[in-house]
Amino acid sequence: MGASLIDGTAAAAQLHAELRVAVQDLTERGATPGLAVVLVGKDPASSVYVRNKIRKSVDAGFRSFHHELPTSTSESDLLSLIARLNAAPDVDGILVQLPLPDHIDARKVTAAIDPAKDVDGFHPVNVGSLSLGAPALIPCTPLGCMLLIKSVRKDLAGASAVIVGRSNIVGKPLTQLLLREDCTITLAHSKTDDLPLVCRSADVLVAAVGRPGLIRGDWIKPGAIVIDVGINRIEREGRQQLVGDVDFDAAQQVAGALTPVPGGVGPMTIACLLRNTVEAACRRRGVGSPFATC
Ligand SMILES: Nc1nc(=O)c2c([nH]1)NC[C@@H]1CN(c3ccc(C(=O)N[C@@H](CCC(=O)O)C(=O)O)cc3)C=[N+]21
Ligand SMILES: [Mg+2]
Repeated sequence: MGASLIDGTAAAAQLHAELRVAVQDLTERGATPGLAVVLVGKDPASSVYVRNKIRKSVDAGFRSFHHELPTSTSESDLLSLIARLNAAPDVDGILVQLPLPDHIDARKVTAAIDPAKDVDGFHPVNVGSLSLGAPALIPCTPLGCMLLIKSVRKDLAGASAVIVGRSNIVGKPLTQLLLREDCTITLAHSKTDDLPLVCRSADVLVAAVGRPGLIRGDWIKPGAIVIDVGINRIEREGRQQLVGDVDFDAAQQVAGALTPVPGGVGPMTIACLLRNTVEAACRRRGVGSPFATC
């Protein structure tokens, strides 16, 4: 036995190809979708992510607007930039890279983005709409997770899903998405009693905590779908390495299907950002979306 690998890089490439067609279609209508990416400060990981997002968006034919601001930028200056982007007709999506410097209130900034342009899906209106089952822009990482899960199992009705990690960015929205698929969901976290036992009940297990190797092989139900959202930079044998929250080698012996890190959820997060930008552009311009809801 051995788990089949869920190839996020391949799935993202497939989605990028579909996006390229959708963007070309919009361009022929004179409505090229535009994505504004805002980066405050010089966090090296953030700079790499932002550069990737911009490169991918340009590759797919988007209009890309890049705003790199110094760490010293005041909250009010950032808020006025957002007001300008909200008003800009050729900007369909706005992404403010997190984390923001300590002197800026991320919640205030998120709430200032026009919900129709909130391609991260972090605005309270989108969060609320998602939980009501109303049309919403859906956070990119959970959306990417869902697309990867659906790539190996179409019908999730009745399945037991366990999500480890209760963040606003991953755990909570993913709960809503899995509920919509008629899963029975357990949202586990650092205070959960007997986490291994809870995890062993999962047909779909999602790890989103940021602790390298937390999920052991014997925490996994044989045949389960395991989605690893963790991105941990560790040093192993004197070398920098990127690992997830799942003990990959052990999990591979037990799981039915498993995402790797890197090359799993990460690439899908970026592809879903662009998917959301197309979605936002279609809605703002009254054009039908090329994508099914999820
Ligand atoms: N407003 C906002 N929206 C975000 O969506 C957002 C954010 N802020 N801040 C940071 C996190 C993190 N994030 C990732 C995106 C892609 C990869 C990715 O492509 N990872 C590659 C590896 C890249 C590497 O080597 O570091 C992979 O897993 O294969 C990872 C992480 C988006 N985030
Ligand atoms: Mg990954």
